[in-house]
Amino acid sequence: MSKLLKKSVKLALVQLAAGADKSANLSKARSKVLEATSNGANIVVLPECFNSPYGTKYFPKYAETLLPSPPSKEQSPSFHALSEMAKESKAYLIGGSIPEYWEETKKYYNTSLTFDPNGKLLATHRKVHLFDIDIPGKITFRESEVLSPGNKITLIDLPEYGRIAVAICYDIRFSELAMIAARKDAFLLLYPGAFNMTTGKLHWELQARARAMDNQVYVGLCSPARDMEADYHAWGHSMVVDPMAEIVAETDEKEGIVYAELQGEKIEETRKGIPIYGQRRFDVYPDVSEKGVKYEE
Ligand SMILES: O=C(O)CCC(=O)C(=O)O
Repeated sequence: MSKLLKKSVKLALVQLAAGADKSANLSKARSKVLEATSNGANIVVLPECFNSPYGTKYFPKYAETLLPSPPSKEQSPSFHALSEMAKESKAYLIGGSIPEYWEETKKYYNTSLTFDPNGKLLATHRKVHLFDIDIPGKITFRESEVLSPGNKITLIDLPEYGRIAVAICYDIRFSELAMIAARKDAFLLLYPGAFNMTTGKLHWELQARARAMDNQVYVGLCSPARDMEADYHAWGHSMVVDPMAEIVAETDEKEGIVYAELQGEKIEETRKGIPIYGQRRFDVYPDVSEKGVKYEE
């Protein structure tokens, strides 16, 4: 038996397109989550900004209040919809992300909520690295014009299975975060994310496979479906990569659900074959997972 992943688990990544109507987005998410669990999924993931269109101008309009927790239904319809979905489907639910407004600081965040199969909130991750890029003639995006960053790494214990880590989209580019999560014994790194037509093509698969290869863990990336009528054209291609960095399941740019069965033996076998875990040279460089890390267990 693997000490990281106690028993095999079926992961589902729900790739859906979010439109302008929040309640329609929530009810589409509900029917897809139920479809995933009727096909045996134990952990279900939704995409980044699954309840709203993606774009800085939309964040304030769609933002919901999550603190103090639990919020009322008026403060956060998405919180309650996700909690119900988890309960109804009896699965762990990583609720992609939603725009959050925190009254105390008057700040906006890009926030992911994870619920257990009883509908209880297990963890909250606010995107730590904001998506600020400028590739002339291709894409300019500045989340920091509206959003503030979160300040911690999010590790979540699922009692029957083991530990997972959740981060959001641009967070994947910061390999320290993935490495720390893996060294704190996560078996799976999950990234709801909305890459675009420029960086998606070049870096989406590469990032997923690199994080899996470096850390010898499973990686799941869950994108919105591509909508060419929307302001932002998501890359799609939600995928699951195994600890050997092989893509085990992937979809195209359209709506769909990606499934994969994750096995602890695959992690053990990979680490036995390529034993980098015991070969690190912390006498030459520091162990980044040891010093001053803010994470949640
Ligand atoms: O890193 C990228 O290229 C895309 C990131 C992104 O779309 C996001 O953080 O929402």
